[in-house]
Amino acid sequence: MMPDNNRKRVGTPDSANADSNKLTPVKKCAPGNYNAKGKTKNCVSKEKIKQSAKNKAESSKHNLPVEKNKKKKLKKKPKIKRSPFSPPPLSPSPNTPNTSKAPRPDEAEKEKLRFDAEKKLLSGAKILVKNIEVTVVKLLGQGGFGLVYLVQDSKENRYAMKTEYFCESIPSRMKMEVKAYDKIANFRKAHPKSGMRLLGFYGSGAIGNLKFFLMSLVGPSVDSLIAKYEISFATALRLCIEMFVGIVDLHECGFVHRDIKPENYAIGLNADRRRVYLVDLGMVVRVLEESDPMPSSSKYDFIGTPLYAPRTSHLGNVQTRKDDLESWIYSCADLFSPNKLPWAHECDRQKVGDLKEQFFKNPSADILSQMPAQFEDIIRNVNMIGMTQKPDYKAIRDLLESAATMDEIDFDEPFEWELGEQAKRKDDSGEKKKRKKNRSENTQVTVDK
Ligand SMILES: Nc1ncnc2c1ncn2[C@@H]1O[C@H](COP(=O)(O)OP(=O)(O)OP(=O)(O)O)[C@@H](O)[C@H]1O
Repeated sequence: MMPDNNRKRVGTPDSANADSNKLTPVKKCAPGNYNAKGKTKNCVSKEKIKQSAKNKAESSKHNLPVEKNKKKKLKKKPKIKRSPFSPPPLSPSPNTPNTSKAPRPDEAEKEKLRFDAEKKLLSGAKILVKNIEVTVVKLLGQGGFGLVYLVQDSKENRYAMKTEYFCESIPSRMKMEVKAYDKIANFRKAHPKSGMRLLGFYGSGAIGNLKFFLMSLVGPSVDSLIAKYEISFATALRLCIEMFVGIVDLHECGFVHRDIKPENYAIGLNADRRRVYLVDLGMVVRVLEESDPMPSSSKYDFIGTPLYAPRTSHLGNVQTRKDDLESWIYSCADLFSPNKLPWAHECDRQKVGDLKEQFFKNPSADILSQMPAQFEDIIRNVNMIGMTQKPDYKAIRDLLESAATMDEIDFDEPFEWELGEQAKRKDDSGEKKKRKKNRSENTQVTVDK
């Protein structure tokens, strides 16, 4: 049976589970940790939230009063570490007592924010990001660490705005993501090539403990599309090529993704609808160059999504460029023959690692027979890359191009999802359900040493 946690990615290290092969659920900073007045509440784990909801349900079922949170007296005011994105504290001048009723700039910004009962931004809320004032249109989705909204500026240009609530006890994932997008934006300026498969970045900011950044809006993820549509061999190959380009672009900008999987690729919109973008840069780390000292091991016992994570992650070592390519190979195999990776039903991380080792020594004929023949060389090529060695991207690109030529791939042909209903999977195929289940389980795992 497919284990519940095999495809789960848990974003927060859990040292209690460091010695265990069992994967741990995410402890996240709930949206409710922020209130419109900018006060921080305690961070609550997902389980606690669930437990409290369960208690409430139980109480109401039995007509019991719900026990309210008792206010605890704080002996000492806890020190709140300021978010790197928060504006500097406004210090009133010692000579002029602050008698003015006018709100401070960040207070004024807070007042423009409107939240629902769950402290999600309401449509119509206005936020100034760098020099663009955007209005929230709707919630697009929720990741393990924050919410993503559809927003638009005064000219109706649309963007995606990712938000995260600053929480003292949980390391910010947005910090590195913003750093990466900033570098990507600079790289794009310096090398104005139109074809980058990475999202545009339009600035970041913070109001109180709500942090946010603006990025290009994209369409559905590759994973959700292949759940809905029966894709052809040609589409699978085109997706593999697009996905590869995104990795090369990210490496060129100096980052390793560490969570390459079909769920982290999304289709572009309108003129970009035949492009696939690499998204969710929340786990990126700096590329290790050959000249860098060899790190001994990662601070994590495991990091990534078990189904697609590289062997390096199973060994608790630092991930490098080679590892993104390894995860890409697993993702490609999953596109050509969905749910057929030999470890898809294995829940022991050690065994998954062993099966991946086996796959590289002797790739399963079942899987290879569904892929372009060139993948045999690609797998060999990726396996030979040294830990800090720069991959030979050109060799892999040439192999992919040769596969495309052999199969007479037409890159201008519409994808199945552009054809609408006729290309949709039949519900009775079971595939839609299977992938939907996989998707819900398909999140990352981080286990502390
Ligand atoms: N640039 C974007 N354009 C359109 N929708 C987006 C964009 N970025 C994210 N989304 C939507 O928001 C959802 C949450 O995205 P996010 O990157 O926070 O998390 P995730 O990848 O789903 O989860 P996690 O970060 O835990 O891996 C996505 O599943 C997607 O539906």
